[in-house]
Amino acid sequence: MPGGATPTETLGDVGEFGLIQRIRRLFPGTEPTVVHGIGDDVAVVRTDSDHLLLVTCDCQIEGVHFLRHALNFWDLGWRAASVNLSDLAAMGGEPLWAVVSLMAPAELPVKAVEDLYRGMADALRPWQATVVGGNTARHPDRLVVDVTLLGRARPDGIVTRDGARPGDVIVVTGTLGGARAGLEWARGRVAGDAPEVRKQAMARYRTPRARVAEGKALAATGRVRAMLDVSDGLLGDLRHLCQASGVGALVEAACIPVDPCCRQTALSVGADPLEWALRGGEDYELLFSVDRQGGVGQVMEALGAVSDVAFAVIGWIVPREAGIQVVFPDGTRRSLTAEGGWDHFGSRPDK
Ligand SMILES: Nc1ncnc2c1ncn2[C@@H]1O[C@H](COP(=O)(O)OP(=O)(O)O)[C@@H](O)[C@H]1O
Ligand SMILES: Cc1ncc(C[n+]2csc(CCOP(=O)(O)OP(=O)(O)O)c2C)c(N)n1
Ligand SMILES: [Mg+2]
Repeated sequence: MPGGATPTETLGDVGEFGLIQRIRRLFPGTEPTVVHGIGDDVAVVRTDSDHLLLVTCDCQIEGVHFLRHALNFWDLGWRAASVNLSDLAAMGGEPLWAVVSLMAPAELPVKAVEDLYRGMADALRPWQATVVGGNTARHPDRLVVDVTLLGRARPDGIVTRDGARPGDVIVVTGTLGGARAGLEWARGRVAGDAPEVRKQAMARYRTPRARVAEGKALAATGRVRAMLDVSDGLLGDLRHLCQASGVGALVEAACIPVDPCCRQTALSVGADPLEWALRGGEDYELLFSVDRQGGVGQVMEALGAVSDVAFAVIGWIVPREAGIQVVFPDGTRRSLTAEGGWDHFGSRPDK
């Protein structure tokens, strides 16, 4: 292909997001039906309806996203649905239909698959969303669940990643680092006996809660300028938001809502809880920017009307030249412009 990769270039060389850029060049999304193609949490396409159609897919691969001993099949189904619900939430959409591609070894008990689909159904049901189809194939040695989720939004009810402007405040829902703590417990890397901490951390890892009602309510205010969900880690996803919007960010370390179970787990293994909260990933919280002048109070009120989830103002958007920096309580700054979050082919902060 002209202008394409050299024959020796590998996925490891370009990384996950370099690869997505290459694919995006082949599909720039200029067709009249494509409102937002490759590059955001979901694709947005136009139909004859007064709503836009939203489409997204994310998969769960044994050994990459989950360890079979660390969750049950219901959990896995819940997780596979929720990571997709979370992307739809980050766009302000309403979930409607899922199609599921299931790849499994022939030895897998049928009950396991039924439990998996029960978990998926339970995650979709509160939104009256459901599984309408899929595909099934044998996998030689592991379980893979790939979910495609369709949803809808009114044209003025979506929030993309690219609208953040200098001066906006940066807000995150819930707490961070809990899923990373759960992963450490799942891997057997945490010694000692703290059953309550273990339980909470494992729940964050196994059964994330997608912020669907929150995303829709936030988008409906018309005051949220950019939004995405935290799957790759706060810093990784903040970087995605900043790159898409052409801005930088200043984050106050003291304002990061570190999950208590992350704090306790990290300290028990001599790790830095803040590091897990910043780079852990898979918390599936919403990260968004709000015009400082344009009604932070109104946005928070809208959030409070649909949910009792906590939120934290963690910093503000600055011009692109400033990069991404974290400010510590003693005034020192760490530039994180060059540090990323989870990259399937490059850096994996959990090593
Ligand atoms: N293999 C692919 N082919 C086409 N588009 C892709 C591919 N992988 C990712 N994308 C697109 O790139 C963007 C970023 O993907 P990703 O980082 O997986 O997003 P998310 O964290 O929201 O799941 C999305 O718009 C997604 O649809
Ligand atoms: C066994 C195991 N190892 C590592 C992780 C950590 N991990 C795997 S994928 C991932 C990032 C999020 O997954 P991805 O497929 O990139 O979702 P997306 O960003 O596309 O929504 C993280 C933090 C895990 N969940 N399980
Ligand atoms: Mg993805």
